[in-house]
Amino acid sequence: MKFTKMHGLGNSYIYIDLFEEELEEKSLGELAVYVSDKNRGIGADGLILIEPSRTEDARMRIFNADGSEAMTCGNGLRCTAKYVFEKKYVENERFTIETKGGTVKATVHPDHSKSIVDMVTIDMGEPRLAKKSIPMVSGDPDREAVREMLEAGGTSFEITALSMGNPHAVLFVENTAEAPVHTLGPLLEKHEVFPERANIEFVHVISETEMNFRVWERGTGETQACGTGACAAVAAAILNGKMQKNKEITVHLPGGDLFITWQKDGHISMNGAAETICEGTLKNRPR
Ligand SMILES: N[C@@H](CCC[C@H](N)C(=O)O)C(=O)O
Repeated sequence: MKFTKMHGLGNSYIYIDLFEEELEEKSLGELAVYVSDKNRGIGADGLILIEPSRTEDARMRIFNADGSEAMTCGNGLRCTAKYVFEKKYVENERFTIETKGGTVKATVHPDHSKSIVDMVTIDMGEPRLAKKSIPMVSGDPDREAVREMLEAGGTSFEITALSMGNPHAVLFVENTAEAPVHTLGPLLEKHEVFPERANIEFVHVISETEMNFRVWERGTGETQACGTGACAAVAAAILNGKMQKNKEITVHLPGGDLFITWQKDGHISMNGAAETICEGTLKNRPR
């Protein structure tokens, strides 16, 4: 089975092209665990399947390194867009990608002399703010989860939670380098208020247009970058009155920068890099 390893700002996945390959549904979780293992597999943050879609130009499915299936992935969407454009599965520079978390619009910015895409913009749609759509189980399910107190490890923390198609909880901190990503991250990921677990973001707002960011990803742990997490962090900063809509925010992630705008039309746009690392053939795999 052929694979391509790609990354968006160091958030790497093994991509399998189901326009060409076939896979059995029952072994997908195991395959994700296997390819993500750097000692016995390839080494990555998870597995992404690029497939034909019945209604859109392409479809993406994402599995975390622990084998759990997620609804969407921002860095994965930029890499998927680069892949389907370079493979000529789409003809135009603007096209749609279906995910379990909703359909998004992709715009690739190719270097016309080489037909290679380095930067991709994704219209990620509207953030979903009601607790029931995250899902978060505490208080009124129709209300937003802005400045909610959560207890973990004997201490209380203020979080803002929302969905970008997948669940996120954002904490504002003074210094991301010293944030308790590896201790508080797993506690909040599995907190009882998040029945489907959550991705946990630690964010320091530097100015009206810049923030530092670290993430503890559901099902994978700390990663170099999280596209949906960066969108959630910008939305949370705006909901907390720390930043403004319709201004491009530079999010400094450990793996590089993303450029995020919560637009007037309510949609969040994400612009950033997508890169191919290598292509190969998988010899052994779980059946
Ligand atoms: N790295 C991703 C998000 C991947 C899925 C996430 N861990 C989840 O379980 O929801 C991104 O770039 O958005």
